[in-house]
Amino acid sequence: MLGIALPPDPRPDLICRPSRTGKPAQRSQPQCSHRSAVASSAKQRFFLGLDWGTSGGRAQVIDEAGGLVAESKQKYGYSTDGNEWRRALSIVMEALPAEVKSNVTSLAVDGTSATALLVDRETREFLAPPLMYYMAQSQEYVEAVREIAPPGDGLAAPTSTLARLMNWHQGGIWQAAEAAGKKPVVTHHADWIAGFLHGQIDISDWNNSLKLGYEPESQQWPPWLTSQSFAGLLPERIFQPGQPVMPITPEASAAFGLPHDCLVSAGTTDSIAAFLAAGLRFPGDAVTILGSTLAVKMLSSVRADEPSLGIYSQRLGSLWIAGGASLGGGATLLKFFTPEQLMALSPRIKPEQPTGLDYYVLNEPGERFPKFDPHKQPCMEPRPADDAIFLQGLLEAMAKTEATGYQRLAEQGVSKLRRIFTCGGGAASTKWMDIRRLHLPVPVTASPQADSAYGAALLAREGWLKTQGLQGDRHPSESRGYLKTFSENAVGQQGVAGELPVADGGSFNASQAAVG
Ligand SMILES: Nc1ncnc2c1ncn2[C@@H]1O[C@H](COP(=O)(O)OP(=O)(O)O)[C@@H](O)[C@H]1O
Ligand SMILES: O=C(CO)[C@H](O)[C@H](O)COP(=O)(O)O
Repeated sequence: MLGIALPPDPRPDLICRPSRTGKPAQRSQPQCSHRSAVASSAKQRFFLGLDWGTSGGRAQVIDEAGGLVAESKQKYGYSTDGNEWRRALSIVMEALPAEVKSNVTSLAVDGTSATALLVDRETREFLAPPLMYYMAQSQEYVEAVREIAPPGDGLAAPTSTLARLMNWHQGGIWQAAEAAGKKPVVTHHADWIAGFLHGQIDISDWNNSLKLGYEPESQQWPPWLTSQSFAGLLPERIFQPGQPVMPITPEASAAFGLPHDCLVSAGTTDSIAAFLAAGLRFPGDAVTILGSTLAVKMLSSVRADEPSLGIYSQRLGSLWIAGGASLGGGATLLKFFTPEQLMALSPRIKPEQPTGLDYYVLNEPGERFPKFDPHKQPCMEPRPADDAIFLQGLLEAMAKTEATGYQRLAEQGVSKLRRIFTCGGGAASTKWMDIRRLHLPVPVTASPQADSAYGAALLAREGWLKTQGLQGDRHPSESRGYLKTFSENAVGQQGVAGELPVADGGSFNASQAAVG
C-alpha cells in the first residue's frame, strides 16, 4: 500500500515564462517576473489549466481573452509515484507569481487517459500501485469485462480503465482494503490531482470516465455496470468538461495562494485538452498529439467506435472527437536519444530522401491503434550506423502509423479530414513535421497552442462563463469563427465555405472540402 505524504518542496527543475511573446523558456528559475501581465491585472480574471501528462506536470494561466499570462512546468520522469505527482503540483504552483495566482477565478485539470488509481475516499491515499494507461492488463481481466459488457464493447481491451478495475476486483484488492476499514474508489490521474484543489475524490468528467464505462450520450453509468458488486468503486458525480464543479477548499487556497472562491471546473484527458487548445471548429478538423504516445483526434459529426482498430469517440457538445492513440511515440524516441540529441540530429534528417527502413515504433509489444493488436511487436532494426538515418526511420514509421490512423478513421465514416494541427513535445521537430506532410493528405501545421494545459485553462474559463450564464464558445486565438465547443448547434457549421485561417500563415480552402 502506498501512502501519499506531502513532501517538502525541493528546488524545482522548471520552466517559467511570462507570455507566448516572451523570451525562450528558462530552466531552474523558481520565480519569474510577470510585470507587464500583472501590473494591470488587479481587476483581471485569470484561468488556470493544469496538465498532468506522462512525463511531467504543467500549469498555464490565461486571461479572459486567452492570452498566456504565466506558465510553469515540472518533470517527474515517467514516475508512477503519487508523491512525485503531488510534489510537482506544489512546484508548479509555487513557481507561478503570487499576483497571478491571486487573480485566478477558475481552474481545471487534465491528466493521462485510462490511468486508473484505487484510492481511499477520505484520505485519497493509494490502496494499490497506480495502473498507468500503458500497462496492458492480462487476458483474464479483459475476459471479465467481456462477460459483463455488451457484445463487441471496446471496454473489453487490456488498456481500458475498466480492465484495470477488474484487476483490483478479481485480485480481491479493493475487498481487502474495505475489510481493513478503507473506503476504496477508482479515480483518474486528473481527478486525483483535482482532489487536492476541491477536496473531493468521487468527481470525474465524461472524457476521463469513458474508458471506465461511462456513457456520455445518455450521461450515466450503464445498468450492466451499476448492477455489479464493484459498482461502489465508480466515481459518483460525472461532469461535462468545463462544467462548474465547486470552489477550492480553504486548505488549497492557503497552500497554493489561490483566492478562496476560486472555482474548480470539470477537466478532461490530456489528449482532449490538447485538442481543445488547438481551437478547432469544424467537423474534419484534426489534431495529432506527438507526446509520449501518438494520439490522433478529429472533430466529427459522426460518432465512430471500432474496438478492433482502437477507434472511439469522446463527446464534445453535439459533436464527437473521434480518434485513437498508438502506444508508440515520443517516449520510444527517448529510449534511444536524449532531447538534446534529437535536436542535434535534426539538421541531418532529409525528409525528401526516405530511408526505406520499415520500422514499427513501440516501447514494448502490444498496440492499441490504428489496429488493436495486443501482440504487435516493435520493429526498430536493423539500426543503421548513422543515428540521423535511424531517427529518420523512426519518424517515418510514426508518420505511417499516423496516416494509417486517419485512413482507418475515414473508413469508419467520420467527417472528411480537412486539416491537421500538431501538439505535444514532438511538434518541436520541424523535420518530423516535414516527414508527416509527405504521408498525410491535408495541410499539417503546428497548433497555435501546443500545450494541453492551455486546453485545460480554456475549460476553466468555460466553467466561469457558465456561472455567469454565458457560453464560452469563442476560441480566443481566433479572430473569426467559433469553436462551438459546447454548443448545441455546431453540426450546423458543416459545409461552411471560405478561407479558414491556418496557424503557419497558410490557408485552407474550406469550399474544397466535402465535410461530414
Ligand atoms: N526535437 C524533438 N524531436 C522529436 N521528438 C521530440 C522532440 N522534442 C521532444 N520530443 C518528444 O516529445 C515527447 C514529450 O512530449 P510531451 O507532450 O511533453 O509528452 P507527455 O505530455 O506525454 O508527457 C518526448 O517523448 C519526446 O520524444
Ligand atoms: O496515451 C495516452 C496518454 O494519456 C492516452 O491514453 C491517449 O492520449 C488517449 O487519450 P483519450 O482517452 O483522451 O483519447
